Amino acid sequence: MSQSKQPLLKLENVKKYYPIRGGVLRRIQGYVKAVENVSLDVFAGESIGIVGESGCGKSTLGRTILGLEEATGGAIFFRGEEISRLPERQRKKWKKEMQMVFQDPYASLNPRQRIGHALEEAFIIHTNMTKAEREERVLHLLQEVGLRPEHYDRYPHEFSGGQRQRIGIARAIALNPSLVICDEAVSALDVSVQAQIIKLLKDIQEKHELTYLFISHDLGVVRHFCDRVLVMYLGHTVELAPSRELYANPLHPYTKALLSAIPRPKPGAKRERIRLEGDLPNPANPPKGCPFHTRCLVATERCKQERPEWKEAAPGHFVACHEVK
Ligand SMILES: Nc1ncnc2c1ncn2[C@@H]1O[C@H](COP(=O)(O)OP(=O)(O)OP(=O)(O)O)[C@@H](O)[C@H]1O
Repeated sequence: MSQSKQPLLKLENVKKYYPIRGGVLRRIQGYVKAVENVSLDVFAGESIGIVGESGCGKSTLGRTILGLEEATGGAIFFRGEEISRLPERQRKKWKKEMQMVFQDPYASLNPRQRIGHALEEAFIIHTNMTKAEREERVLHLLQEVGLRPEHYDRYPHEFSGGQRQRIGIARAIALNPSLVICDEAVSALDVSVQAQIIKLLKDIQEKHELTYLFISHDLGVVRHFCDRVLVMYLGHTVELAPSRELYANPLHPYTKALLSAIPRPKPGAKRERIRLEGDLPNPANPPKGCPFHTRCLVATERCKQERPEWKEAAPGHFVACHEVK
């Protein structure tokens, strides 16, 4: 992974606001600022973890990258071409390149459709393959994700949670994408099944030279899976660093609090738990200054007034905090 090359995906000050409507006329009364000025370069072959509490904008960011939501501001580039303002017809060529694995693949499967047929759909829509060719590809996909040929004729309810996630992964990789966004893809699974799915994602990444954005609220999982980690708070990016560096030397008070909550692998190992007081502020009415200042233990007067800039505190380690010098 060389970072001197052009990024596969580039986000430049990406914003996503959802209008809040009210009154009889359903007029816009404000906006939920779900994603606020996110900038990020994603390089081919890397896995970037996107972490933060529920509601911080992780899923919205993923959906905006995929074009499932229209960005309110900023720009998204894929292989150097701006895709955030393309008309639907021109976006189509990029759609195959970017796929998503969801937390609950069952929700997107038709309960009355055999899995083989569900997996064939992508080939029917996007290729001119014959029925026999499609079946062969699906059988190959099933094998790639650790399922068996006899699973072709089974229905979604006949699979376990882990197997369904294998189907979700098969669907995502069917058209040979280059970027896969995993949105809480292993969060609903038992720990042992999680480990199997993570191993599968890694094997597939190596084989298909995939790039992952791995959205998760579980920093323990992200640590072992991702090369770099982006921490989000209230729609903002607050820290970005190589995983090892972030876990060994977190700089932002919010990252420190998140990491302090991960259970320690060794029972004797000590780490003081930093409790985050108060609730996540309302993203429709975010605090002035640093978005984290209302819950930050080291906030100063300046933090209440001035938004901290995004700075490189150490090579490859970025943070937005006035208190990090
Ligand atoms: N379609 C929508 N309309 C209005 N507000 C939305 C919509 N989707 C998300 N939001 C709001 O945007 C903010 C960010 O939500 P998002 O789901 O992206 O967060 P998240 O970090 O992925 O959380 P979770 O892990 O719970 O999904 C939240 O305040 C949420 O309520």
